[in-house]
Amino acid sequence: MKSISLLGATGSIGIQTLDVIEAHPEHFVLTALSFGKNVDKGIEIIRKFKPALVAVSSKEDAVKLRTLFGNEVSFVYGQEGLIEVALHPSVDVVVNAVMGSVGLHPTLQAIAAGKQIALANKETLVTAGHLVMEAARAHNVAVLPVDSEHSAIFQCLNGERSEDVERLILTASGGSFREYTRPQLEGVTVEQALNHPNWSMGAKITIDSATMMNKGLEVIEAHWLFQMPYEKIDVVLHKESIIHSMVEYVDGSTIAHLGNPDMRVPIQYALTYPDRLHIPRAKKLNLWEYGQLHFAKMDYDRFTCLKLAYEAGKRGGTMTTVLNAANEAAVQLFLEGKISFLAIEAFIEKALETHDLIERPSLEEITKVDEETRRYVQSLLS
Ligand SMILES: NC(=O)C1=CN([C@@H]2O[C@H](COP(=O)(O)OP(=O)(O)OC[C@H]3O[C@@H](n4cnc5c(N)ncnc54)[C@H](OP(=O)(O)O)[C@@H]3O)[C@@H](O)[C@H]2O)C=CC1
Ligand SMILES: CC(=O)[C@@H](O)[C@H](O)COP(=O)(O)O
Ligand SMILES: [Mn+2]
Repeated sequence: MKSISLLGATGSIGIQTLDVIEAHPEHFVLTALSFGKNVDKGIEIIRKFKPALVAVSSKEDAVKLRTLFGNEVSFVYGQEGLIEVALHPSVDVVVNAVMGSVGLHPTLQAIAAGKQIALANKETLVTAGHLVMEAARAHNVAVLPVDSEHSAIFQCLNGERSEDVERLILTASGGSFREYTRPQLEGVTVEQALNHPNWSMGAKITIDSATMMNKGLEVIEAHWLFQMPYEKIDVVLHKESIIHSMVEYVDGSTIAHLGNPDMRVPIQYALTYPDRLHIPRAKKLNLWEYGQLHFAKMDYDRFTCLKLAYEAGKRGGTMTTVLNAANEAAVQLFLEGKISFLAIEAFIEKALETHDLIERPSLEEITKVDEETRRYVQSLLS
């Protein structure tokens, strides 16, 4: 029986993680969870799963929930609360499914406390991959991927020697605007951008997918998770999202991971590894239903954000912290209707251009650069 702490329970990954936990009560128990502001959904989850500890974003919500649930559940709040949930003493595995670099501190603390990490929150590795992976090695803790491409690569690697790997090949759906030329991206709406062709996900990652920044973040995530140089990480367009990613070996063999788009698969695998469990109501992959699978070469001039991510990754240090923070801030502005779709990449590019690189930043430096970058992006509005 694994005791789980779930950060981001009300989100897309959070809800699907709850499905996995509920399907296997003999394997998993939900001990602690967090959510942000979605109190109605949070109440529903608490009633159903009866966790011992819950963290919410605001003190007001924590007070309200204490009144509602009495002594049955402990409520904490803010960044400290998130960390408390990640550190609950009886928890074995922390599923990090929050959105954004707010997931960094709880991940680092959970690793230091020896908790295994199931990581959906890719921003944590993008903003401070060196700190997370060093901590994981120092504390002998596994960081298991939840992101579908990385779970696929993890399964294709299957313990093979890293020197036998020629390259990792991440697949990209192309996102909501994959059929659009750059001029056609002028004036696209938030509603159009939120219409992902294959996956139902939270708003921020859906926009990232439309700008191709999601693949950029995933290239950096793969660099850290699999200790692979950027020169050995490629991206191919694959509009059906059936091949979740591939590994090419030195002898020319390429091993791919296939499946219908269903995040319960990588979520559950991160929780059961190295074993597997049945997934209720999972759709069988009948390839004849697709007839054909499509692949195309990535166009880095069309998808500028992916180019920016490779460049930031190769420069290293705080460049990826800036990339991530600028992206989070710019996407938020786009979702609020304050900037255009194409301004997202323009703002990120400006933030990267004005930043003075710190090569091996400490946690304090990362936190400072993250905050400064968000302020800088806001300042571009005026
Ligand atoms: N959705 C997917 O299929 C995939 C997602 N991922 C990654 O997983 C992570 C989560 O994505 P997704 O589930 O789509 O996102 P959602 O926006 O659907 O959910 C985010 C969760 O995090 C909580 N949250 C957001 N901001 C804060 C904050 N500042 N403090 C505390 N909690 C916060 C939200 O709470 P509330 O809503 O209550 O405010 C919610 O529970 C992201 O890093 C994403 O890139 C990776 C692969 C696939
Ligand atoms: C489900 C998942 O892992 C997402 O990151 C997904 O991959 C988004 O798809 P694209 O970024 O390829 O559009
Ligand atoms: Mn992904």
